[in-house]
Amino acid sequence: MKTAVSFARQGLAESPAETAMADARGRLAAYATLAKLRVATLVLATVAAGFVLGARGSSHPSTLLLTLLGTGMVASGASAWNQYLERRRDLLMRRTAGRPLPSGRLAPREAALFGTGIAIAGVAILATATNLTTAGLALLTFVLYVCVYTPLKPVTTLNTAIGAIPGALPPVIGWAAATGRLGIEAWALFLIVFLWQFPHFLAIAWIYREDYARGGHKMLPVVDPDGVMTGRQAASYALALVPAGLLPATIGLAGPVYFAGALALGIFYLTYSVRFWAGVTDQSARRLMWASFVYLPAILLLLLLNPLPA
Ligand code: HEM
Ligand SMILES: CC(C)=CCC/C(C)=C/CC/C(C)=C/COP(=O)(O)OP(=O)(O)O
Repeated sequence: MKTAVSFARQGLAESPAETAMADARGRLAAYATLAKLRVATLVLATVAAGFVLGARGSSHPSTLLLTLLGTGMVASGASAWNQYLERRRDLLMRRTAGRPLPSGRLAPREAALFGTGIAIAGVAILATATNLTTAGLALLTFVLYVCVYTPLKPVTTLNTAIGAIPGALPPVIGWAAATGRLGIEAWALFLIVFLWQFPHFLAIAWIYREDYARGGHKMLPVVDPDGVMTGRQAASYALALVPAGLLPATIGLAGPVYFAGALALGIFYLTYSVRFWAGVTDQSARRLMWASFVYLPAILLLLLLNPLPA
C-alpha cells in the first residue's frame, strides 16, 4: 500500500487519504464561513446577557447552554439563507466574492439544505429545552432577517432600520428562555442593541459604499455620496443610546457600577460617532467600526458584572 511518504517520494503532493482529509477540512471551513461564526459569537453574547439577567442569580447552566446552542443554530441557518439569496450580488462585491457560494466552494443547494436543517433543529432544541415563546421569537428573528431584511437590501435604504429589529431580538430570546415571558427589562436590552447597530453598520456601509453600489444594495452611503445624512444618523442614534444604555440601572436590572460604566461607554461611542459626523472619511468610519466592537461586548460585560437581585 502506498503511504504518504511514498507518495511524497514520487513527487506527488498528497495521498488519496490526505486529499480527502484536506477536502473535508475545506468543506468544514466553508460551512463555518457560511454560518458567520464571528457575528454569531457576539449575537450569542447578547443572548447570554438576556438569559443571565432574566434568571436573576439562579443558575440553570444546562438550559443556558441549550439556549445558546439552539439560537446559534438558528442564527447560522439564517446566515446560510442570507448568503443563498445574495449569492449573485455577493459575486459582484469584493468583500463577499470569496464567500463559499460565489466562489463555488459550496453549491447553492448545499447552503439551502444546511440553512434549513440547522435552523429547524435549532428551533426544535429551543422548543424542547426552553419554551414556545423562545422558539417562536427565534423563528420570528429568522423570518425577519431572511424574508424581510435580505430582500429589502436592494430596494430601500430603510432596509437597515428593519434589519436592526432581528439584530436586537437575541437578548429578548435569552430573557424569554430564562423567564418564559417578555418583560420591560427584555425590551430595554432590545433597545440598546437596536440603537447600537446604526453607528455600527453606517460606518461599515460607508467603508464599503463602492462595493455595496456594485452589488446593487441601497445602503444609505450609496445614495449619500458626501456622507452628510450618514454621519448625522450615526451621531443621532449614538446620542439616543446614551440614555437608553442607562435604562437597565433605572429599572432595577443593574447597579451603580453598571450605571457609571454605561455612561462612560455611551459617551465613548458618541464621541466616535460625532467625529465620524464631523468628518465622514474612511478613517473616521474605521475608528467608529472599531468603537462599535468595543461598546457592545463591554456593556454586556458590565451588565453581567453588576446585576441586581429581583
Ligand atoms: C442591520 C444590522 C447589521 C448590519 C447591516 C451589519 C453589517 C455588518 C457587516 C457588513 C459586517 C462586515 C464588516 C467587514 O467585513 O469588515 C459586520 C461585521 C460584524 N458585525 Fe454587524 N451588522 C449588523 C448587525 C450586527 C449585530 C446585531 C451583531 C451582533 C450582535 C453584529 C456583529 C458583528 C460582528 C461581530 C462583526 C465582525 C465579524 C466579522 O467581520 O466577521 N452585527 N456587520
Ligand atoms: C436567531 C437569529 C436568526 C439571529 C440572527 C441575528 C441577526 C439578524 C444578526 C444580524 C447580523 C448581521 C451581520 C447583519 C448583516 O447582515 P448582512 O446580510 O447585511 O451582511 P453581509 O453583507 O455581510 O451579508
